[in-house]
Amino acid sequence: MVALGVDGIGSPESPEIDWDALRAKAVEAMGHAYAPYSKYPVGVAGLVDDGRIVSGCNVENASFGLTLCAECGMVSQLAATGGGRLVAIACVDGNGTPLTPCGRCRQLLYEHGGADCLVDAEPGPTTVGALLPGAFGPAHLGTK
Ligand SMILES: O=c1ccn([C@H]2C[C@H](O)[C@@H](CO)O2)c(=O)[nH]1
Repeated sequence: MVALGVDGIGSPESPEIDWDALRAKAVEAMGHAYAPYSKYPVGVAGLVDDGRIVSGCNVENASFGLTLCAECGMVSQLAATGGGRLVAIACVDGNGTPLTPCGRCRQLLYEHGGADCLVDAEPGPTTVGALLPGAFGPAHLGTK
């Protein structure tokens, strides 16, 4: 189905995404969530344009406003492991059901994947651009 990338999910040469495999990585990350307050674990996995996979889980805090969404952890891993652009992401809730990212995280995804970044959703994938129309972003600041 897909030319295999680093984690067997996709590759820069193959825009076709193995959503089941990407979702499985998100579920794996969700299993590490620290969500004692909301009891709403979230996991996310992203395919990077060089074929590697980055992931994250939500990490809550007794000071609720300091909670880190799963996407924050994923984007941190993206930067810490060499950067690159997110091509596709799958985010899941505690049941493994696709979750469309919160507003703040849509902005994070726009920064690191752009409007064309694919987002797992029901009944089928959507894009960051569809989830965050008219986005404010790096271009407004003249930043690459
Ligand atoms: O896109 C989202 C939306 C929510 N959460 C987390 C934050 C909090 O820990 C819990 C409930 O909002 O879900 C994420 O990680 N990502």
